[in-house]
Amino acid sequence: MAYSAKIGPSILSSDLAQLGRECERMMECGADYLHLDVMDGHFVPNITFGHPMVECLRHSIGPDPFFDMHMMVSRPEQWVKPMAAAGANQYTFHLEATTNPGNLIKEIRESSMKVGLAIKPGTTVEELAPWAGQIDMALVMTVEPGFGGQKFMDDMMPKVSWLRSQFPSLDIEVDGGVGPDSIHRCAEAGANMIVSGSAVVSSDDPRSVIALLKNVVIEAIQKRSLDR
Ligand SMILES: O=C(CO)[C@@H](O)[C@H](O)COP(=O)(O)O
Ligand SMILES: [Fe+2]
Repeated sequence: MAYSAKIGPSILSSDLAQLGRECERMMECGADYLHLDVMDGHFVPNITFGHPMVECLRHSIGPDPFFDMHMMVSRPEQWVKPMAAAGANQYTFHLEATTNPGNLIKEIRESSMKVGLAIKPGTTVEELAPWAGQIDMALVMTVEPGFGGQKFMDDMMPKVSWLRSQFPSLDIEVDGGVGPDSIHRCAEAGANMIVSGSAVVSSDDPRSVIALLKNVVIEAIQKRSLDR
């Protein structure tokens, strides 16, 4: 069991005019990494930011925070090199956005980034499975991608449980509507990388929310290792 509990705030719901400061605030409150949502207005009906913003953020907050790029874009191949040059650590692309996942995985690795592979709610986990041995992280979306603040889709949890049973050491991330009310379901199913946007960023006490989320995942990991 090589994986550990990690909490990555999504800064989508934060004050985007203060993005650098917001990222620093999340790291000061105990975040393990930062989940940066890139939307192109084509793959999803919303637009956020691209590699120039990531480059500025990297310069502003220094080399340490791990940037997990959630690439909600129609042509993920196009942004691999620019994102690597901007200082991204992990490139998480959507299976639905490419016809050649194998080649994209290779390009991401050649650019010295970790590889994440995401699936939307309508995509089965069996479609992701052939690539699971070649990636660092699988992202199971728990909302339709495009917007923060949506309701958690509990019916995605069987996908997480199946992935955990088939790939015991894979990093499995959940994203969308995850907070104190839904974290137990995610942790029990086997997710270990937890993206939380509005529940953390909009809280009066983000440090406590991050600690709560992390403790629930740590306990589930410990329980799973005792049950083996
Ligand atoms: O990728 C997405 C949405 O498409 C997410 O990263 C959300 O931005 C997470 O925000 P909450 O649902 O936790 O508010
Ligand atoms: Fe995301």
